Amino acid sequence: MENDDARARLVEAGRALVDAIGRTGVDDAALTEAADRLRSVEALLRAIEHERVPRITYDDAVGMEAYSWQRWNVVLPHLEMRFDGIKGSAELPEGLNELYEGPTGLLHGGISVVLIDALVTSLAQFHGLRNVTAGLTINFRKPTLLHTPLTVEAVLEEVHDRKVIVSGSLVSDGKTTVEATAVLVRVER
Ligand SMILES: CCCCCCCCCCCCCC(=O)SCCNC(=O)CCNC(=O)[C@H](O)C(C)(C)COP(=O)(O)OP(=O)(O)OC[C@H]1O[C@@H](n2cnc3c(N)ncnc32)[C@H](O)[C@@H]1OP(=O)(O)O
Repeated sequence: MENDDARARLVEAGRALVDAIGRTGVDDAALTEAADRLRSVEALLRAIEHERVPRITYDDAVGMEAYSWQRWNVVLPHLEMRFDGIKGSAELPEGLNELYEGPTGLLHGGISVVLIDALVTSLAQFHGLRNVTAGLTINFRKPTLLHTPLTVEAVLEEVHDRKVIVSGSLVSDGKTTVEATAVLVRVER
């Protein structure tokens, strides 16, 4: 990675921009001007491109007690995961905003599931179990509010020959709002 601080500043600005684009109420002239300016920023960035959004691959993350998921991807929430034995967790201290809204004022359930899936699969990977998600059972127990601190939690429950069972949950302001059980299947590559 070239320079983490500089890239982190860019990604933070990008996340703020995506939020501003979603909410803006400026007039058409300003929208057009903004679009033109963004095209020139895009050209600046595309001068040198990676084939993929840089990330620590799951394979590289095996055994790492902290894993930074989607740090450089402005589209998905960034999760700082921590692993401790059979448990994994990640905190989003400010929660998520309206970009991820489903029902009015509430987090979209699919986003909750993405967060849980990311953590459960990474926990298995932390244990060296290279896997894909084969099945996910989800229960949405309570509404998950926007702008409310979130914790994602996972526990490695069972390890079979090819199948790994990991439970996951989303905790919003101290209340469990989503519970999940994942069936992960070990793959060679
Ligand atoms: C804004 C809106 C956003 C919305 C977003 C919504 C988010 C949603 C988030 C989504 C998150 C997405 C996350 C992602 O993107 S991960 C990527 C998505 N997942 C995949 O692409 C996986 C595709 N499937 C496969 O590659 C194969 O089917 C696999 C590898 C899974 C099995 O390969 P294979 O056919 O060779 O396996 P096998 O038959 O020998 O079986 C091996 C063992 O596994 C057990 N087994 C197998 N399958 C299942 C199953 N389904 N439920 C329960 N158990 C199952 C089976 O019983 C056996 O167990 P055992 O008999 O040994 O005990």
